Amino acid sequence: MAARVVSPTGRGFLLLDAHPTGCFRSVTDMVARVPAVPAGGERPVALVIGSSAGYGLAATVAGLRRHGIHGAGVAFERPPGRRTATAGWYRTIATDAVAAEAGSDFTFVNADAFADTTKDEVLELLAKRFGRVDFLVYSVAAPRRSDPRTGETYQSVIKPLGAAHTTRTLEFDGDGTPVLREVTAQPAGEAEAADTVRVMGGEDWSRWIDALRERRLLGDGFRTVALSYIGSGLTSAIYRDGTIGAAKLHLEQTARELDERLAAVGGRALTSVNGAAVTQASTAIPGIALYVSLLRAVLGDALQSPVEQSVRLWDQLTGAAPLDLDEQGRLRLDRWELDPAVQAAVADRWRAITPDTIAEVADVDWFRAQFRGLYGFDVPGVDYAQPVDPDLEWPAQR
Ligand SMILES: NC(=O)c1ccc[n+]([C@@H]2O[C@H](COP(=O)([O-])OP(=O)(O)OC[C@H]3O[C@@H](n4cnc5c(N)ncnc54)[C@H](O)[C@@H]3O)[C@@H](O)[C@H]2O)c1
Repeated sequence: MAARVVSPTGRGFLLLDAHPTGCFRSVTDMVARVPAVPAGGERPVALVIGSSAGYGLAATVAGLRRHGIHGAGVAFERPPGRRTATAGWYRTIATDAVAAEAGSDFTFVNADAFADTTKDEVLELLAKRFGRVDFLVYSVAAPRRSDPRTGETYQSVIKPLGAAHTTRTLEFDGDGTPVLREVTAQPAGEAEAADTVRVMGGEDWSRWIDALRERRLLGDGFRTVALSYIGSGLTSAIYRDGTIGAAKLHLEQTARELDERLAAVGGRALTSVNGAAVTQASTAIPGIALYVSLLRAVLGDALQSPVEQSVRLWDQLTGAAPLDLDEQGRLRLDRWELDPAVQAAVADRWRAITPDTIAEVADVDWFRAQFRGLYGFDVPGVDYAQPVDPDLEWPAQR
């Protein structure tokens, strides 16, 4: 494919193409927010599942830059074809450059994390290179999962449980004007709820840990975290008390089971409850765009980005800082979001907002730039009039 001008087209929060230069730039911008590597020490070996976007990308970048991690990242991205590649493809190319600069032996694998063949491939690679794994960060957000052992495919849905739920939500018109709408989500059926737990619950995370143990790859003091979210009462009907919330409860139950099993190697398994962030996964949730825009209006720069939270995550995982656990044993990186004063201010705005005041009461410009930034658009410093070659290769194994 020849170089061409790449523009944002698509519907709602889904764009069809990604801008390579913008995606590269968004990764370099993240690097700039990670305090430099503390000197010395043996480099930890880490496996990040979901390394190309959102919290998994942030954990990979923070781990590389701050702790010089060796290891591997797994993501599932579409290569360039008639359309550009997905944004995560280009961000992975940029993250590979971050690894090279950090002197890290870090490989990126583009494959379905749910497949046993992927587990074989990735763990063989880690066994050959390092003979152990010290950390596993599980940060997958997927619309479906095929279970290789049964051949069944499960779809995840974002729905309330028990009763329909109507929420206000933020959308953008074709010309970028913010619009306040109401949407009603019907409750999930039992099968839909159970399938969502199959996709977003802890089963696959647990299989990765089993696969590591079977291959004797669990390093002494091995630690694993799977990402979770609690969020506000304003979104609980659709999130925490809905189908995804049920999957998160399963993830937390899985963490407790894994934690017991890992005690034999002095290991730990935890969920890490992170704050709200604009990601491809979160923009699919009704009401979240409005909620996050209000949260940003209340907090400004005190809204902690995924990479800032990931720096704190690594400091706690490596023992550089004490674990900040709640009474249910969950690692909490979201206290800034759930601070009662912050939540009260967001709730006031949520109640007061009208179609006429949306642009003043919520930080809609920030939100729009964030969501377009997920595809490499609206990234400051990028000249979008310049043609760019989207036909780039996935990083080769070093
Ligand atoms: N976004 C938020 O507000 C938020 C807040 C707290 C916790 N979390 C949690 O963080 C985790 C990641 O969510 P996100 O918002 O960063 O998502 P995201 O959409 O930004 O990223 C998802 C990642 O998963 C990878 N992936 C998807 N399907 C895959 C598959 N089959 N095999 C391998 N990789 C696959 C993608 O390539 C990508 O790297 C989820 O558990 C989510 O619940 C998100």
